[in-house]
Amino acid sequence: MLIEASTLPEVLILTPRRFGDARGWFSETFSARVMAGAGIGIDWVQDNHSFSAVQGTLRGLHYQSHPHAQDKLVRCTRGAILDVAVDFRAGSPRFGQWVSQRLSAENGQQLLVPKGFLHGFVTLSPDVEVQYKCSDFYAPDCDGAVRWDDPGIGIDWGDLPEGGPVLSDKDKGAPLLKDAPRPFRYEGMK
Ligand SMILES: Cc1cn([C@H]2C[C@H](O)[C@@H](COP(=O)(O)OP(=O)(O)O[C@H]3O[C@H](C)C(=O)[C@H](O)[C@H]3O)O2)c(=O)[nH]c1=O
Repeated sequence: MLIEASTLPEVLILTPRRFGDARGWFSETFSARVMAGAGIGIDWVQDNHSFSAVQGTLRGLHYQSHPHAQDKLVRCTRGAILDVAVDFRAGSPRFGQWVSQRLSAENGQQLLVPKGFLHGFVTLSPDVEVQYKCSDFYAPDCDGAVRWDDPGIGIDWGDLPEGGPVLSDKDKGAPLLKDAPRPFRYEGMK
């Protein structure tokens, strides 16, 4: 497993090793031993799996606030996505800055999105499946969102459908970053 920091140092890019042979390949996609060895002391308690039929489906930008804030370990197991994390910690020197990473069934890469960061993705193919681990349980009362197309963040989502991405009503009505609550504070580099 190769573990690298992204341009947002707390957001990590993980690339599991694939053992190829005449049949195909094998890969350990998660190992608590590898995570502990890398100093990543997160207890994962919930696995999520979403399916998005249409290319250009955008889910995000989401977070869960305390006491149910979630770290997420995201991978794409069918098709491809552009996965995005945004620093949402008040007082962070990188507040509002974003990073994107192409995750696909083909590249097998994963993105670790810590608590305090907004998470979202747009699908780059039809029939996309995304699977991700969370470090706390779903808590709808703590669920929050920020506008995916907030010019104050300026995420480059790549080529979107002419009529705009496929969005949930929740995401259509999300606030701009400047109007959103500040549930997280920067506590220095982890
Ligand atoms: C997130 C979640 C949802 N649900 C139920 C609630 C709704 O009835 C249905 C769809 O939920 P939602 O529209 O919030 O799903 P997404 O738009 O994919 O939201 C997720 O997408 C972004 C990318 C994230 O990072 C979060 O994990 C999460 O916010 O699943 C559950 O039962 N458990 C859960 O953990």
